[in-house]
Amino acid sequence: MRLDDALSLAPEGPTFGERLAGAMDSRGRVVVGIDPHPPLLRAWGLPTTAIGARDFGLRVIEALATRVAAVKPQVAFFERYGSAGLAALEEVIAAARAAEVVSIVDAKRGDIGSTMQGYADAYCTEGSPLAGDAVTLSPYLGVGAVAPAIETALAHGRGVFLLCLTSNPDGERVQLARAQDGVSTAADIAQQAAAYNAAQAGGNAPGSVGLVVGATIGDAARRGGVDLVGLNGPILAPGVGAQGGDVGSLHAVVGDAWRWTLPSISRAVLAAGPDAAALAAAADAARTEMA
Ligand SMILES: O=C(O)c1cc(=O)[nH]c(=O)n1[C@@H]1O[C@H](COP(=O)(O)O)[C@@H](O)[C@H]1O
Repeated sequence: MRLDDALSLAPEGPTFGERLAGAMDSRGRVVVGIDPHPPLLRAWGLPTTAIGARDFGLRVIEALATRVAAVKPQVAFFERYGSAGLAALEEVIAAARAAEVVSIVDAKRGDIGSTMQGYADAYCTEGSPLAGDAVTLSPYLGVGAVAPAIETALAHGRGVFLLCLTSNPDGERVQLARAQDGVSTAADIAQQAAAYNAAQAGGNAPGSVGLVVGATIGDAARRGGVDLVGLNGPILAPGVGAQGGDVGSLHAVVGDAWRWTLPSISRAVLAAGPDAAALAAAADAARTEMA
């Protein structure tokens, strides 16, 4: 599919970027991950099964749907239970939709283009039970390889987040490597994301092609020549809390691109559960800190 075709197929109504901007306005910028790690399931008194993962996700959504910009179910912690786990993930995605909270399905998919369409059909297509509002993609086979998923997402009023500068310390060896033209891989990913957003965005909302930029990476964006302001898209920033990032480190990472930055927190909020009031208090504290 060509980009023009994808944009012309997009449904009436707000784009993903516009929906996200609306959610940030009313509910703050914090994203809470739905990561049913086995130790967390045990701490919540839930079985380490697909049912436990489902109930964990449903409780997070019930407690936090009105208090966060988005929830981010981590596919890995559902996939580990096989087909029952995927069915549980589908229920969690459906519950997020019913609760009218934006969902970012953290699948980190990436493959050659022809195979990528299969992932696009699963994660970016209206009517697919695995499709949330957006999906995380790995463009480290090349941004062109994941283009089918980006274009399918745009054609279905959805968004994507491309891994750019990840929160793990060894990411930058790959991500800041420079090609013969001197441009770092991360900068090239950001430029290509910005080009999609320039074709789509309008008004006072970001485009629907976001980047993942860890809250732990210090000045890597500057060193890699990554233009986060020019992206004009949302920046999903994991690494806050359990990985050591905080509001100060995140500001240092994104600088003037703070406007559309979404700190993403999993364990540091989830550890407050299972009590719904305690979970809500932890999310509210994060929202206040990040305001
Ligand atoms: O795409 C992501 O969300 C992601 C990218 C990245 O660079 N680092 C990162 O930690 N994540 C995800 O963000 C979540 C972080 O969880 P906590 O460290 O518990 O807050 C996990 O689901 C990770 O898979």
